[in-house]
Amino acid sequence: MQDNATLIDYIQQEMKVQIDDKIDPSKPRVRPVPRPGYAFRDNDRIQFQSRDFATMLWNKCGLRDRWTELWQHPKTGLDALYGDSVAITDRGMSGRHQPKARIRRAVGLSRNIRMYRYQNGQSFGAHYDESVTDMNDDEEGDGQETVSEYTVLIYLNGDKDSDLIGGETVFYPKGKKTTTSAVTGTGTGRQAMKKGAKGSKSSSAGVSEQADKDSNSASSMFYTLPNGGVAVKPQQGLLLVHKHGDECMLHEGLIVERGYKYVLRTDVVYEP
Ligand SMILES: O=C(O)CCC(=O)C(=O)O
Ligand SMILES: [Fe+2]
Repeated sequence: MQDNATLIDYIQQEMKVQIDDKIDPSKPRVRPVPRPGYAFRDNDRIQFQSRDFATMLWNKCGLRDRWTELWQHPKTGLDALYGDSVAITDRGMSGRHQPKARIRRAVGLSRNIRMYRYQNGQSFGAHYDESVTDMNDDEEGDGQETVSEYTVLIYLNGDKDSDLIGGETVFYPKGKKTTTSAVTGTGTGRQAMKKGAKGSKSSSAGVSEQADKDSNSASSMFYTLPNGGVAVKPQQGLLLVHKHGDECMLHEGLIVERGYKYVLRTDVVYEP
């Protein structure tokens, strides 16, 4: 992220403090009952609507300036990964007429700001993020409709600045089974403990952690799981963007094994 230190500092002040104030981490927690059809999640969270905050974040986190470049890069661009679906829609398709390609504009970040805190044992089960339509119908709003297209996660801490272990965000290629796992241990000998349906039986599966020790290299930010999942390790200031809606990859937030994991969640929104 651009302005990394200042922005992270600001978010920590404004939000980390808020969640810690509102939901005392030392209080005994009630484990929520899993709801059929919904991903299990037991992380603490706060949520608020703020257009000002969303605009500030869009301007300062580096996404606004890099967005076009991000989706147009021929190899790593989001267009290359997701085809034309991101920027071009086929509105107007009817009968035998050819669809008319139309470039859609990313408007900014969603005003729906969420802040998560996970602690020991907490996780966010495998799920897909939905696309949400919003109307800027509040007082300062221009009445414009927006559609969310990408999830944005900003990690506020990691294992280098706190005692966090676990809490990786894992993405699964189509058709791969999720791990629904606890990741334990440290260093290169990490093991993924695969839990049985009721968490009773467990068998271990190796995790191929990438050997690169450079803390800023991409390979130290993620590793692959034997089942094909790609695990992104929380790291302070790391911003993760992924497509959601119809093209969302199945993903989950693994169990936090030690310490706390703080994440800010918003979305990149487009004109309809
Ligand atoms: O906390 C994470 O690692 C994942 C969060 C997530 O998937 C979501 O907010 O939809
Ligand atoms: Fe998600």
